Amino acid sequence: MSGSSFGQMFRLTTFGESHGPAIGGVIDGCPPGILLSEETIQQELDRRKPGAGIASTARKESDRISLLSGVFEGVTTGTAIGFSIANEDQRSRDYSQVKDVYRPGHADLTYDAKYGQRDYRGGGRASGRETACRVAGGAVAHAFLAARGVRVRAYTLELGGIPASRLDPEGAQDRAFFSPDPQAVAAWTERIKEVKGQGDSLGGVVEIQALGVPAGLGEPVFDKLDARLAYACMSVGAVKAVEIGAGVQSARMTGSHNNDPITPSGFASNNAGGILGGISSGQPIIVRCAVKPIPSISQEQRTVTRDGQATTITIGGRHDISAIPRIVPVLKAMVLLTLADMWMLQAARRY
Ligand SMILES: Cc1cc2nc3c(=O)[nH]c(=O)nc-3n(C[C@H](O)[C@H](O)[C@H](O)COP(=O)(O)O)c2cc1C
Ligand SMILES: C=C(O[C@@H]1CC(C(=O)O)=C[C@@H](OP(=O)(O)O)[C@H]1O)C(=O)O
Repeated sequence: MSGSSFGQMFRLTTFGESHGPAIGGVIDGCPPGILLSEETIQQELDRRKPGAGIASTARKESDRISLLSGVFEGVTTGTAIGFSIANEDQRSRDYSQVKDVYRPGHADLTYDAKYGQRDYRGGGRASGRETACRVAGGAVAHAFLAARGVRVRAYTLELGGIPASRLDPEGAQDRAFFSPDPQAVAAWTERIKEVKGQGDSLGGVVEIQALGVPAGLGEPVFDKLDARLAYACMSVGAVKAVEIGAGVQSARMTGSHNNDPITPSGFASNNAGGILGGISSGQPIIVRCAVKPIPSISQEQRTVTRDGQATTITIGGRHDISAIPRIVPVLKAMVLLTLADMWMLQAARRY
């Protein structure tokens, strides 16, 4: 897979930098006859777009999608689906501060190490802005999967170490942090305000559930479904860990507690997170992602210049205080894209 593409059979390729004229992508492999409109994709994009909410960057982008190809009279044609999203509020100004000095925690140093140059306007190609394209791709995957009975939902489990105590994934569509727990949302909001005042940032944990996935998706060895989901979610900036089912906690369980008993009417628990031997079991698929705090903070930090001289940096510009909640629809999209891809692989096998 190239650095700009995701998937083998149902594939998303993205392009664009945060301060270029536009970002966009191409979705290959979507079958014909799927109901799809700009409006349905836009609904998901609106859940991610910047500019609203206490944790969000002040950069205002409408993230309006233009479908360029692959859809005719409201249905997919089976040909490449091309789309673009204009960048409208770059406010590119003097970026000399980050042109020659590396931001701790961001990709400046490593892009220079790899390419010997970088687009230093904002986050460039490494900007979370690119994730709008993933959300668009995920909305197309959703249209394909929904017609096959698959439903994916995603929500915030934790922010800045504060957990959501009441969990009702069904009700997790609340715009603020995508959580059904008003007490947690209030505590998160307070914590965000506090940390913002300190010029600092926060991370959190997002959970994604896929319901209605039939048993049998996933390849037996390298392209295991859990491996592919981890790959997909970890490819999103700021994601530092991915768990399936009981995840890290399973290392602390005995086998008798970790195994999900099998009964004639189904599994009695779901520590496996819906995947056994890399193949979906028919149970809900449970994925959790740990998201690090936003690296661009306004506190003074130690760093080096491009030529290795010690210096300090106090980062300006417009940044999120936390990638949560905007990352929630992005991770949902990555799970949808993975499932659509694995579905197509399975369909191609026709055992
Ligand atoms: C939706 C989203 C929004 C983000 N917003 C910012 C931001 O405003 N400022 C920032 O420095 N990093 C932000 N990030 C995180 C950086 O993009 C990320 O940390 C960087 O690309 C380095 O990648 P890594 O953290 O995976 O190593 C955001 C990430 C996502 C997914
Ligand atoms: C613009 C978006 O978020 C951006 C993500 C981001 C980063 O470094 O990840 C840095 C900021 O923008 P810039 O690239 O201008 O510095 C955020 O505003 C967006 O999500 O649409």
